[in-house]
Amino acid sequence: MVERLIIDHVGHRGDGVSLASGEALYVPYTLAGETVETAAIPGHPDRRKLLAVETASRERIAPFCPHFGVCGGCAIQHWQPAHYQAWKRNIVIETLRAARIECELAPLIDAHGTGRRRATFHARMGTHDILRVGFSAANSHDIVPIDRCPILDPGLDGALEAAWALAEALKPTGKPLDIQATATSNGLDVDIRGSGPLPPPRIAALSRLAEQHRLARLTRHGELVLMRDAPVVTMGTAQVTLPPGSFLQATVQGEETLAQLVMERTGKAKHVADLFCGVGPFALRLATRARVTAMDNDTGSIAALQKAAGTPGLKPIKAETRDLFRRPLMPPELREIDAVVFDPPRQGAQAQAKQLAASKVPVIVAVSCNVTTFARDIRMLLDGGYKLETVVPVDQFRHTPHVELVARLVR
Ligand SMILES: C[S@@+](CC[C@H](N)C(=O)[O-])C[C@H]1O[C@@H](n2cnc3c(N)ncnc32)[C@H](O)[C@@H]1O
Repeated sequence: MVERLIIDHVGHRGDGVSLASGEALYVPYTLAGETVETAAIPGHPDRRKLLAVETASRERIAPFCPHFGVCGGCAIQHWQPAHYQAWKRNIVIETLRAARIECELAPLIDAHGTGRRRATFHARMGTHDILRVGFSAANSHDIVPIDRCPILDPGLDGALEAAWALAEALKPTGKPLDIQATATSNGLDVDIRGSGPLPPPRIAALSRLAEQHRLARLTRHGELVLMRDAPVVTMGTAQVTLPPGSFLQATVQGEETLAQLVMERTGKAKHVADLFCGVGPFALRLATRARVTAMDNDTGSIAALQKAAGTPGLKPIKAETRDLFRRPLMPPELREIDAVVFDPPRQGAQAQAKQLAASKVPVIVAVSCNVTTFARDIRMLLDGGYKLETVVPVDQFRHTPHVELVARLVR
């Protein structure tokens, strides 16, 4: 049955929200003020499938990707950029307000740059034994086969073709695969997950494909299949060889923007702790003027950072593997530190924020990819006596609800 709805506003996940029935109904790819035709989705009483836009918003624009509306990768391509940006900034305002956090919020910085430098393609067998390689459909495990993705960095050119070829070679295993491709200075770095143990001839076939597609490196579950060239990325003045599967900011411009904000906000600090440091995009830049203590629980990332720390001209970087959820840095260990930067995963840094709140560190720079856990951790620091300065939102995941934040707190 077709149900006609009027959209009230766009929600925090990018879906239009209709409130007319007294409860929120979510309709993807719609905008405030639009009248739309929808259909029920079995098993999802609060969601509706968009059938047609009857009265379109004046803010609606044509999406630029042919897969938009089917592929789950982008929630918003149909909204004029200025309105989309105001919506994204407003997500931050509303979430901070709900956590009783008063602060000035800077304008959203667009950091899409030349596009995403990393993508994970999923390969699954569809009906009639037909291979599908692409991204997940919205709110579903179905795979939308993709032949191109216009939000990817040109450095990922050829990645989809390679993913299709690798998936085809592994088709006889019948296993669902995740194929992560990263653009590096020396070409594509590809890691395949999900294939399970493979006989030597099949690994040899993968190796031949890596040659044919001129991949810099091919790994399987992080284990080397073939390396033609080290997959290197430049961070400040350093060259970092990426460990397979390690964290990397989504766009080059996103990394540079976040690093620049971190540099400005740590000011003249002489000894900086970079917590949840990854392979060191902040540490390696901070070390041009400060001593750095860097920590992360990923041994591969720490080893890569230790190697890059030898770059001539950098001040000492002490990089250490440490689980900061279980063993956060304690106030006595923070005594010699002038500024702490922390950039946790989406879960946030509850245990570490609690110890920072009890410390005397004069400057804390909080970087986050999740406004909800950011608000929780900042609340703890404020309750511990820190004062929050301007919060800066950064948009490296254009067309999605994801937003990065950088904030400076002082005592
Ligand atoms: C959002 S990333 C930031 C990395 C780095 N700052 C960057 O910009 O590339 C979060 C980092 O937290 C690390 N991490 C996740 N859980 C952790 C834990 N329990 N203890 C320490 N580090 C952790 C991950 O390995 C990852 O490098």
